[in-house]
Amino acid sequence: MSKLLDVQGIRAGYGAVPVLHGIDIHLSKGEAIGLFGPNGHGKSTLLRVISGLLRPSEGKIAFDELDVTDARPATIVAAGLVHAQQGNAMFGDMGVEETLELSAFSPRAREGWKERLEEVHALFPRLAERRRQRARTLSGGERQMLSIGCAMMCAPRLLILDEPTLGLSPRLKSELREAIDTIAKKGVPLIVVEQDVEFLLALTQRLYLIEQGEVVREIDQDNTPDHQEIMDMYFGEQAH
Ligand SMILES: Nc1ncnc2c1ncn2[C@@H]1O[C@H](COP(=O)(O)OP(=O)(O)OP(=O)(O)O)[C@@H](O)[C@H]1O
Repeated sequence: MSKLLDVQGIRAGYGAVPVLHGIDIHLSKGEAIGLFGPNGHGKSTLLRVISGLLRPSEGKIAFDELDVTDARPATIVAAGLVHAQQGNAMFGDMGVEETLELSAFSPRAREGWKERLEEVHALFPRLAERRRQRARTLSGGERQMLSIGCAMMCAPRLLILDEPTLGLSPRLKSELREAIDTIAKKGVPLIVVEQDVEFLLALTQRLYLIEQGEVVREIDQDNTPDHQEIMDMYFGEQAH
């Protein structure tokens, strides 16, 4: 299968502090992949580099054979590579529906935006119920839904989700997971960062374990770890 995303030799960091030490990952057309690993080891940094929010010091990123290594974030979104922002990064005084509509800003996303809005409302009925409510008055879980809804309004050809259920109650978590599962079943390629490896294994075809700014293991359906192996990956041998 041909590659939709090809990330090669990425090194990046903040100021003089290096975080990523030469990351290679890829994603085929129609594939969903997951990233997991300990906190603070560079997963979000890698996603920021892929979506153009942080410049790498070395390496190359190709999206559907287009070199996007130095592209601006808006250009990357317009090409269809969309990173759902955490729920607090939106215009709080705007209404829910207005925010969704505005997200379909690129010419590609503009076409068919009304149908896409219906799809988002079907995914997240709470957003339909709250269509006139100001975004800043939404609960944490509803903001997270709005954030994914906005990303869906961009007509993603690849959707990036960074810990989409972090800090949510079990009920909201399962509501969101169901919606993410529906998005995957619609055939939208995904990169998902999650701590819950079992959820990732069910949702995606392949996982990368990232530790200290490097890919240390790749997992696919043929080498699925058992529960103990997963514990070892997180905590080392002391998990025994
Ligand atoms: N804006 C920033 N400025 C400086 N350092 C940062 C910044 N953002 C992240 N870092 C540092 O970069 C390292 C990697 O952070 P990153 O958020 O990429 O990790 P992560 O694997 O996504 O962790 P988590 O699961 O906790 O979000 C950490 O040491 C973090 O403190």
